[in-house]
Amino acid sequence: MALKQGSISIDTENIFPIIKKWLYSDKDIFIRELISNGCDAVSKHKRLVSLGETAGDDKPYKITVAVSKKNKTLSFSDNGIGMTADEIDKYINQVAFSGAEDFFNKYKDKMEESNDIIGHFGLGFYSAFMVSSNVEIDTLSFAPGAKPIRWQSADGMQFEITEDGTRTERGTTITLTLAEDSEEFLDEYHLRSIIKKYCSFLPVEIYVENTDKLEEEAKKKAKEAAKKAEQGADSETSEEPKEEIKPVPLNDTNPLWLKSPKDCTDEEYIKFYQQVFNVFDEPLFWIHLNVDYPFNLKGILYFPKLKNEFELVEGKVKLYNNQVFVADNIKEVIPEFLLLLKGVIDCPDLPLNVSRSFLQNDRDVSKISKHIVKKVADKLKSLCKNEREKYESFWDDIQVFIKYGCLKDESFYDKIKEYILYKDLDGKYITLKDYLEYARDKHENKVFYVVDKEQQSQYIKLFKEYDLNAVILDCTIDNNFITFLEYKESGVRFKRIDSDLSDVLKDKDEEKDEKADEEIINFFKEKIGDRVQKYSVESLKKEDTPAVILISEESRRMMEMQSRFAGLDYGFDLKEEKTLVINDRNPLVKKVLSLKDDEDKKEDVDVICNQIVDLALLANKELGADELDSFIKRSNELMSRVISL
Ligand SMILES: Nc1ncnc2c1ncn2[C@@H]1O[C@H](COP(=O)(O)OP(=O)(O)OP(=O)(O)O)[C@@H](O)[C@H]1O
Repeated sequence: MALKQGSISIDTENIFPIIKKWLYSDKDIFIRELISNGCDAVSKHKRLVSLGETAGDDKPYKITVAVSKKNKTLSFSDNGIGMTADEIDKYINQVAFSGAEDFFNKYKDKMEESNDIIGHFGLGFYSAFMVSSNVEIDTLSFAPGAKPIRWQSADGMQFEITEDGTRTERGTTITLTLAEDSEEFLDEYHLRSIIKKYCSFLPVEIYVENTDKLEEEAKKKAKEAAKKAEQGADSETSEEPKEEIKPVPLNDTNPLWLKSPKDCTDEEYIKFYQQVFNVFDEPLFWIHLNVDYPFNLKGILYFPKLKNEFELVEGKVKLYNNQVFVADNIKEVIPEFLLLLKGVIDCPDLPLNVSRSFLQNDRDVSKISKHIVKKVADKLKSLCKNEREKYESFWDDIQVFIKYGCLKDESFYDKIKEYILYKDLDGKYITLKDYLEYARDKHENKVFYVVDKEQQSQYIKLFKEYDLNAVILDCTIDNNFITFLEYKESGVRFKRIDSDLSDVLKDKDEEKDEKADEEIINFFKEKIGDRVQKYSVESLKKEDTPAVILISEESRRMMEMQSRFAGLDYGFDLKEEKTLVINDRNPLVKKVLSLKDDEDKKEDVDVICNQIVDLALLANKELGADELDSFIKRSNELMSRVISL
């Protein structure tokens, strides 16, 4: 006989189409909801036992998800607290349904932007109706003398409670008969993968059973037993009894992030990383977050080893709420640049059943996010200070992440600027402060940098001859990072190694004969025309280099910007401003200068001057197509002349 019949109070004509639509992309969350309810029921029972309010037993707590394709059912059983008829009335008929009503009221205007809701908590038990044509609850409360109760509803609107439940042991079984459009959940493999996605770290062991297979096996066994019985007792002893395979839970009930960092070994951290992210590589290092106050936050952030700069995009930070998976990469909680890392964050305090825009404006959420940034900065600082060698060995892998972080969050830069390393020409790692200290007397506040060691090798050589140093900034992100540093570190200017070197190359002790220099410049100008925009004469230490090309930092940056944002129009024609630095110590330069009035040698002098410029340009980068053409022609001509062809 029915104890109670009734219908729920929500305006059901509206609620179903709307909730269904919202769930369309995320239908599988009902599994998470029903398993977490089982988990909660177990926790409640555990608590009552620990308070001495009820007696415990030695049966392990567990949740079993049973699937039957034959019956089109999915059932979720737990041995938690169970429910009495009154409790079902209160918690299911009123709470769960009113939960759905609340949910509906909260989100009815937002259903169009369904992705705007994260977490999806709050729909709970009711979500079962999104995939079912019938839902049954079989439950037996832990309370002494409780009767097994059965609750049933086909549509989430009309329900019936009766006292003909089938449970003989404490706990609850929720059985869903799946609707036609949701039969994909009857696939055991699919079911397991969803449970793994959401429930891999729930605190109660979860098992999956295939009822059809179990029934078949039981039938087989029964048949075999009957056969054996027929054959008599003799044959029974001849066969070894088969060892039962112990079922294994799908989840890890005690994830590493919940342990105290001091109890975790490196091996455990690495194993956890490999298991959670399904990878074989080892992370560079990790940060174990463990905060109790002013909010609760636990987690592990891993710095993965990069194979290339662009792989960064693949980072993944999984967000959990009390060990239940919520979503990947929620940038409202975890600062965007940290999403390049891999990791897990468990934050039970987060109001996850709210919209993203709410999260963005929530002060607690921004506190959490700031705290994570601080922890990351602290870790980098401690590594740099206490394990410098290790830190340097990671640097090439983590620098892009750190620089990206600085660009995204200035406060992060302020925290870690002293721990940003720069590789110098000798491959030594130094800080910007170290470099500026060294540069003080030679080229104050100017930081020379190399973007391509191969291509700029001539300049590197030149630098070394002059006992100068530069830093290697060869990542794609360095372009933006340099501009950022110039903005943050006022007065500091970055100059590429092939740019305005004239100042630093000048021999300060040497008197300059300006008139002589002007003569040399005019001579070259006449020979090579407008192939370069500026000229200067220096006495380079190394005699055998006739000339060097320098490119103005500003004009080069403008050109780069234009090519990056193709179509950017400055309203005038951009050209790299090149300076030809002529070495007046070079014998060839001296020779051509001495022949400047010799009419017979005029042609040779022309050829050599242009050859000098080409070689200087070649040492900087490739020649343009026409320039290369004339260079080859001229070189051939020179060879013919040398052997007087
Ligand atoms: N397996 C279960 N065992 C015992 N009680 C249960 C079980 N499932 C649900 N309940 C009861 O029904 C109530 C309503 O469940 P429902 O999932 O709708 O909401 P909730 O779990 O309270 O919150 P949430 O919306 O975050 O899931 C629960 O609070 C609990 O008291």
